[in-house]
Amino acid sequence: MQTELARIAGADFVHVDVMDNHFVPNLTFGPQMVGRIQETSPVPLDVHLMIDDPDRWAPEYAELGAASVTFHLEAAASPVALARRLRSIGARAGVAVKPATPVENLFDVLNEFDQILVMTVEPGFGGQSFLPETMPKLRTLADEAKRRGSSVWLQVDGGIGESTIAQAAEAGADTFVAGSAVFGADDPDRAIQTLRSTASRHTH
Ligand SMILES: O=C(CO)[C@@H](O)[C@H](O)COP(=O)(O)O
Repeated sequence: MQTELARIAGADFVHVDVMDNHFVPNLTFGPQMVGRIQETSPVPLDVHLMIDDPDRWAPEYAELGAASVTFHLEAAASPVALARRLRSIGARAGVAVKPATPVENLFDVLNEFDQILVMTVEPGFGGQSFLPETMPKLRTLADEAKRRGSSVWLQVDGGIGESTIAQAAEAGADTFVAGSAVFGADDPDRAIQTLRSTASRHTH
């Protein structure tokens, strides 16, 4: 684990995917493992919960010291109350939406969140192809955030690499999660730098 973390020491965050085999058809790990990563990682953790009942579990990840904890809008019973709880513990509060989930319901509560994750693949597995049909939704969200003077971060996750990061940045994303494009590279830190500079050239 330390070796893998050392390979991405230049990243802004380590994105940690928690999957429960209920909300998504895949299983990773839970709070105990995330606690170990938290103790070991020199880079702050950005925890993405792909789990049912985040209202019950998300605060535990914030208590572990994760910099941000993102839960799915589709899974949460009380998204605003949960975001407030995460913030009260000291984590950035994130909410994620699957590719087919509309974002309009978030417009009036944008300031309750520190980041909104627009999934650019169906959650569950790394290595899938980027879904360009999610870009109009991202653009709408970015326009609305700008109109309201919101400083919420707009994150994309899934199939992000050299050939897709520009369109996500152009549509308004400012935070990018890359798995295969980084860990599949010979030099992950260099891949991070290249992705970062491509994104910044297309950010407006
Ligand atoms: O959460 C997910 C998928 O569920 C993502 O974080 C992917 O794991 C990112 O991997 P690539 O699509 O970049 O390979």
